[in-house]
Amino acid sequence: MKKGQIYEGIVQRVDFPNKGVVEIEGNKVIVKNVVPGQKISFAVNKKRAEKYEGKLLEVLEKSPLETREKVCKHFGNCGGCSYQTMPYEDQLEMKKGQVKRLIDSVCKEYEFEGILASPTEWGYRNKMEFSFGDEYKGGPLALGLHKKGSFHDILTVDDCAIVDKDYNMILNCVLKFASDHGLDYYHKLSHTGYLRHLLVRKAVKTQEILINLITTSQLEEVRESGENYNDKDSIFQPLVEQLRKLPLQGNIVGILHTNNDSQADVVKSDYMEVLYGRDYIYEELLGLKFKISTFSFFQTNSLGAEVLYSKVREYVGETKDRTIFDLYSGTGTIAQLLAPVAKKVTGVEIVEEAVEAARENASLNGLSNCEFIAGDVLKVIDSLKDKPDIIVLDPPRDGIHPKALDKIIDFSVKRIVYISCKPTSLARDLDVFLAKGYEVEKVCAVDMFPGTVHVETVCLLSKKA
Ligand SMILES: C[S@@+](CC[C@H](N)C(=O)[O-])C[C@H]1O[C@@H](n2cnc3c(N)ncnc32)[C@H](O)[C@@H]1O
Repeated sequence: MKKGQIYEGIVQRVDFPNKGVVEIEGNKVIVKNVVPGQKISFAVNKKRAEKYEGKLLEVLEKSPLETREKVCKHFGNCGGCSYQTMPYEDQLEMKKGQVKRLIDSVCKEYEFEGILASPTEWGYRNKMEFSFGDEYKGGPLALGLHKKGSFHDILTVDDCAIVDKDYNMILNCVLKFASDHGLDYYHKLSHTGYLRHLLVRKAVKTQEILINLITTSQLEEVRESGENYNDKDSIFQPLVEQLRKLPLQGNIVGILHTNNDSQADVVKSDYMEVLYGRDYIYEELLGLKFKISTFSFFQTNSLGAEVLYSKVREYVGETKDRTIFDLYSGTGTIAQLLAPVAKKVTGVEIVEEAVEAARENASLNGLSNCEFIAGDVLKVIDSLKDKPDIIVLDPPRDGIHPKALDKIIDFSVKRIVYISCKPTSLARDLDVFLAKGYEVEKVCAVDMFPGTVHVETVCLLSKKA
């Protein structure tokens, strides 16, 4: 096979997260963003050793698995969902196979428990980060998600099916307001412009909504109409009024404005002001209450999180009189679900705001046997006085830092429960655990993100006797 050559073939399977495998003349070619069973044409664009990669040119025939119509008008253009045309059962089968193949690649003997479904397939997200931009160079202001495969172009996703209708209404209101006032978006290359992101959180159980508009401080520079925007209140108060008048199902409890002048394309805060109400919402999971601030990590599918955490609780097993470490603890959800039945739980989390929320949550839930420490697991772990009996790990996508992994293994605890949102990172870390005397007892996938390529995995490790 040569670079640049065009081929046709059937996608045999899709490996995590989106790697379609097509076999041509005995060679395997990886083509991204396809559905298993589709007949596609692609151009070979990379060849490394005997590994080929192809760029999708056209879907020639849809897959026998694509038995239903797309649900939202953005599907196909939006980078969010990939599998709306596949029934949910088939999506689950595919993700189950993806996780199993990855774990099988590092571990031969373990019990694979399959995949647990999200309780709701649509409208399941409790948080969205929308970006401002234009739909095409020089086009009108857009607010939404990046177009599939595009770094710059933004699609206004006002019909998104994985959030409920309140998000779509809020998005339209903010976009209209920004367009009416001639506000420009922040241009990533020239670092000029005003509007960056709109962050919306809505708790499923309490129906509380928090809205956060993230801008640079370059308001005057981007002023296009004749109005005087020197006083920020003069533009934000009408927006607050308009948002509060929306006929939403949920209840807006806070509207915030955040300044972010950093050059990185991330949602973060240099300075934040509360325009209305408060700067947090409450959500309830498995009978406990959690305060969630604007930037803290919280599982984005609340009902799915209950499924995930129930599996974690099952894998953690007997906790009576046990000391537990919850490393990468976010707002302390797992620690607090385990604390009522354990001797003590210590959570470690790098985002200070999340740690403060975790402490508040613990007292809100009447738990006095959990402590939360702010800092990098890699460093904090050296100063922990307690000796853990059980460790729960829920690291970010890239998995655990190799040096932190060694320190975790040095505790030599009998049981470790590892939760991962990226099974490729999990497989890499499991390899280290296996080499250092642990065995994988059980693995269970949990689908927290229907329609998308993502999947969560829970793994129970035990120390060999
Ligand atoms: C996947 S989240 C898990 C959060 C929590 N267990 C939950 O279910 O809500 C990973 C968390 O790890 C935190 N984190 C990332 N790197 C870290 C580090 N080096 N040390 C401590 N926490 C870290 C992130 O801020 C995030 O809250």
